Amino acid sequence: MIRLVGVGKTYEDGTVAVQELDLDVQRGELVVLVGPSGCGKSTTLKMINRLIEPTSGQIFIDGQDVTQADPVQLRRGIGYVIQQIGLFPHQKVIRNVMTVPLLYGESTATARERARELLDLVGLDAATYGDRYPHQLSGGQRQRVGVARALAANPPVLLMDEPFGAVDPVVRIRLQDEFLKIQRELGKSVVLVTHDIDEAVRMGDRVAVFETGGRLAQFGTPAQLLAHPADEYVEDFVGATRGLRRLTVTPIDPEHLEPLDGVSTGDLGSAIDVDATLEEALAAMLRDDKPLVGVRSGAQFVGVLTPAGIHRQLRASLK
Ligand SMILES: Nc1ncnc2c1ncn2[C@@H]1O[C@H](COP(=O)(O)OP(=O)(O)OP(=O)(O)O)[C@@H](O)[C@H]1O
Repeated sequence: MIRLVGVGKTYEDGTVAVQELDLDVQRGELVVLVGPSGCGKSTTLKMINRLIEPTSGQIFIDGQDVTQADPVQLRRGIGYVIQQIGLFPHQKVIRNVMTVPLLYGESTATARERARELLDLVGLDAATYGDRYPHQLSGGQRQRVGVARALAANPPVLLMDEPFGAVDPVVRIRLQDEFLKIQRELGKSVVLVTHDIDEAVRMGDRVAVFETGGRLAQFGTPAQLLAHPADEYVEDFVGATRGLRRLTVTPIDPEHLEPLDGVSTGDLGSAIDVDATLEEALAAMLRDDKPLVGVRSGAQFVGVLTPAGIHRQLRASLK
């Protein structure tokens, strides 16, 4: 869907922001660019919608070279969400979201209907919030309006620059979860920039770890990065607690569960779903203060997990 081939950007003052970057984003995939401040993440994002022109290389969207595309036409097919969302302060929320459909020549009634649907989609009741002005919303609510507006054109591609940056950690996780749900429903191809490795690992189908100077240090699934950091830099960046993070990204493998036979009912706390992650399994054991946790598929018990079993599953997932 999106392909960067040998893309580089050197600013006029000689700053090398991005070097020789090769990157691809499949249709419906969410790719996260992560790295320390100034490593070239935003520059990369803005080259995709041509807010910044690359100094070398090529960028293709759906096989079309973006440098050959009309920038205005190009940006209409690409939603763009930034941290300072840039809502129009003197327009009501509903009007802010309607801007895009109106731009596309929809009637006011259709645009209003579409804006209502989108606000609902991002979890804002249009009747309650539609008639407010942006300053009458919380940071998290404003962020949602930004996402609704970016989705309004129904673009196949969405670029997001620190979209959840301005909100507190609890709201941030909720927004991340909600966005992942929307993303799965709508199947957009998304490139998301963050400096937060936890956000990267939670959200990315694949994660690109950047190093200062615009070098791509590693590109892979969260599980690959955490289990096999390519070099010391990535190892350091994913952190000493990467073992814990691996629990978050490793799903339960039903093949490696232990049988339920012989387990005393006293040892069994609540059961978790077979679609859960190892982190959720361990969390259930700790919460219930039990040495194991039951795993079910629908109403059916399929086995149990113990801490040793979690360790075995983590090891098996490396293979
Ligand atoms: N217009 C410009 N002229 C010169 N240098 C620039 C310009 N814009 C950005 N840079 C430099 O390019 C490098 C990459 O910047 P970029 O904004 O892409 O980084 P980033 O990884 O998104 O950082 P942050 O997480 O802090 O936003 C930085 O060293 C920055 O100072």
